[in-house]
Amino acid sequence: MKVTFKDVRLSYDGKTDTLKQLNFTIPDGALVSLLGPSGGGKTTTLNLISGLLPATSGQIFFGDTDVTKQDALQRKVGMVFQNYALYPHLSVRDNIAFPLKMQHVAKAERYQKAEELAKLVHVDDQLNKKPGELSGGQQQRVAIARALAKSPSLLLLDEPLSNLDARLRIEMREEIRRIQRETGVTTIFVTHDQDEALHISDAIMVLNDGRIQQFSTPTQLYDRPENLFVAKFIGEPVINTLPAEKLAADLTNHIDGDILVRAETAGIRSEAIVPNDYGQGVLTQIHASLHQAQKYGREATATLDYQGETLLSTELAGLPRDQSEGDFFLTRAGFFLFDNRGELIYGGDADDQ
Ligand SMILES: Nc1ncnc2c1ncn2[C@@H]1O[C@H](COP(=O)(O)OP(=O)(O)OP(=O)(O)O)[C@@H](O)[C@H]1O
Repeated sequence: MKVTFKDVRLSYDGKTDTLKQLNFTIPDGALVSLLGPSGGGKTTTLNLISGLLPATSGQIFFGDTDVTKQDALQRKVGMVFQNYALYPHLSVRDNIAFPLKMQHVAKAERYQKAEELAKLVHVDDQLNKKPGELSGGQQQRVAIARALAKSPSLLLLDEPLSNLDARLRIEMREEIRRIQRETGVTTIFVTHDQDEALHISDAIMVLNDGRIQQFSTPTQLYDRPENLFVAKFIGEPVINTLPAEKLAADLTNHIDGDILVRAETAGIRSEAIVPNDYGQGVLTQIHASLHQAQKYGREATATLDYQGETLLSTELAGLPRDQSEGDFFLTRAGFFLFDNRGELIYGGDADDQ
């Protein structure tokens, strides 16, 4: 089901806006993550979609239907929370079938549906057990099956993996992706873990301070961050940032003057600082001193001192340690300029330049 927000605003106290004029469309059949720092508005947005929270103003559409005034039941969404909220005294079979029981679906039919869903989420060998006898991952599978029992318009997941250990989180995020593909149900997933969002989503909505910072594919978020917040929020190691004026001399012959005068901050991804000009994709050359090299497992990082700024690179492994001075190169990919409002004005889109 396609979901559209038109100028949706939410105020909890009637004075300040927690969410400010949200406008977006989530395409039918997509898996979309809501990603952002704590307090950014992810859960509030999810609760507006589900109907648990009424919008202060604006309109919400499911497909072409205006559901702004409908409650959660009328919107027929399936929800999964981080604490699973399974009924401890009911078997797995009865937990999955529970929403159908509430709808007075006949026992044989609801058990048949429960068994089908248990197969889909791979707990069909656990049907007679109680939730307390299952692992965290299995409980989360049951919670997903239960949310799917009513053939919901949308599947909404609020930090569903945060109670699981690191290995299980990775396994379960792949499972959510698989289940979503197999059912085709439009799925909206809240997380503060960018790795999780980047791995499973068709699109990611980055929310901060009640505003959509960017809503695009994972690749675009990384390769073309629309503002400085997204550039800094997405990517590990964190992007290097420095005042653009420090680079002015090294950029003048390579970037239009009218862009350079507006540029306030430069963002340079750690893989965009390379030791050689292989001819392809190099933007400019910089003179810097290499003053440290570190190796953590497979990751090798080096830091450069450039105009009093420390720049981290992941591409300088193998160079002699503490090579005092040298020339290094910045690639076009992974180099960005932002204006004084933090908006992207250069980089990420080779066609524009
Ligand atoms: N019921 C409420 N009443 C008043 N303010 C609230 C309520 N729920 C959330 N808020 C505030 O709204 C803002 C957004 O909260 P929200 O829970 O949507 O953020 P979030 O991105 O989901 O954060 P987290 O990752 O910590 O869950 C926060 O400043 C929060 O304090």
